[in-house]
Amino acid sequence: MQISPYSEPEFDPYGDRQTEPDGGWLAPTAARPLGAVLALPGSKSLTNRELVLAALADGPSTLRAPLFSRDSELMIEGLRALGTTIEQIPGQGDFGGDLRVTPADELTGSTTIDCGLAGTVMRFLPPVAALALGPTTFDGDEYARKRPMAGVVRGLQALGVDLDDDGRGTLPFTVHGTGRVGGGTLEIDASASSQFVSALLLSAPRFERGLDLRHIGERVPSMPHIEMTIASLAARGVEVASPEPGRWVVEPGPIAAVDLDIEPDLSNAAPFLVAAIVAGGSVTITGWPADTTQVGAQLIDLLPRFGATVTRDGDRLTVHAPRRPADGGRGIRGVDLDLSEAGELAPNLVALAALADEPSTIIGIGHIRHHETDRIAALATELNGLGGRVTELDDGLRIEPAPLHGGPWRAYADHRMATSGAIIGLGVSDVVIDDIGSTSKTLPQFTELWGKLLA
Ligand SMILES: O=C(O)C1=C[C@@H](OP(=O)(O)O)[C@@H](O)[C@H](O)C1
Ligand SMILES: C=C(OP(=O)(O)O)C(=O)O
Repeated sequence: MQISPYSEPEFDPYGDRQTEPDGGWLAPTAARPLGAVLALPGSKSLTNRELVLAALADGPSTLRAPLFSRDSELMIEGLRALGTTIEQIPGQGDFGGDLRVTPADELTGSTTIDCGLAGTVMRFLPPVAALALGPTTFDGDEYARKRPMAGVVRGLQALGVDLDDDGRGTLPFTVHGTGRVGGGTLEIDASASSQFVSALLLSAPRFERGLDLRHIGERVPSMPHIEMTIASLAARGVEVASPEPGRWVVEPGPIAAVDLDIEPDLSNAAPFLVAAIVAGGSVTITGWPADTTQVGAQLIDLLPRFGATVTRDGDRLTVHAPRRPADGGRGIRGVDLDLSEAGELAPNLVALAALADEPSTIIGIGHIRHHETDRIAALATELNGLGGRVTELDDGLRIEPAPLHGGPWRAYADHRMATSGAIIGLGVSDVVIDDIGSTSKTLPQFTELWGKLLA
């Protein structure tokens, strides 16, 4: 069955990143203040957690309004390869319907899994493969082989799982699943990615002795994503105790089958909400959840720091920006931010800061050097290429005001680099993004929605 709800012939959700045949995508500039109302597809982080939990559950689950994108399709294909039945079924909403997930009687390996560039797939599925019978080989895009995996690879090995990584600790590797994982106590260093902790917690109820997991090392980034994992497990009847910071305990037991709604992706709301600040006017996102663990909810407090006003009316969240000042500035304020919890939002906020009238310093994001690309280096390089005055720090960026000009913007196969280029292009004419197709990682409808934003 064809899962993909989109059918542009040039787009292959399983293929390599698309380079536009004409040499790039000319980012549209905003000719007037915005007044857009937009609905967005489901959250990547919630969809890929719920797919894993549904596959490990004690019966079939329906995920309503999930995300259909490259990352979620890779997760679907990976779980199918391990024996899970996943069907796309009609549902409410505009973005591809629902998913019905029926767990396998017994998970089976003897397969290969393509992780693409998806952190959630490369981290969340190896523990599931350890619960399957037979070998599962994991690999992904070229850059995926550079992304840190040690917390999962060494963690599973320490739990007694036969994982053959040729000593590298990165993709590719093979998990020789035996159908069971003993579990018990485990120490890992999760300072490179919170996904190491989430990965082990998601499968932990199925380990024979559960898991008593302790983080040793520097600060764990992206803590809200661990809270999301804990909340997703709780909704399926699994309690995660945290007797002290950096320690999580899961008892063995069933993961309940449940039908649930996937919230819209609030991190993917960022470029659209930021657009209101660049262009002036207002942008409203519908379906904003009243209560959420998504880190995108922090935009409500972050965007006013740049000078915007954020209002909520039921499930509609609106960002309003003032008119541009008469002094020729953009009316965007500089910020000093520690984004260690919200590194996922950093590229779009750095793009906004590059259009501000005042300097900004954004720190706490050393770990985003290990995201889809080295985002700190990529942001500094691309902004400076357009006339910016951006300095790399070990764990962040310093951004001085500078007049930007048009030119090429490389996305480095990174969806958030691509959307950051689009943000710059709203305010600066002739910005050309080499690979806008990389947005298919989490938002295949990006260019269509960007068009609606400006209509
Ligand atoms: O668990 C998740 O869904 C995610 C966790 C975070 O990863 P890091 O902890 O590696 O930053 C985040 O940046 C990523 O986009 C999604
Ligand atoms: C870091 C990100 O993705 P991943 O899930 O691949 O880590 C991201 O979406 O910003």
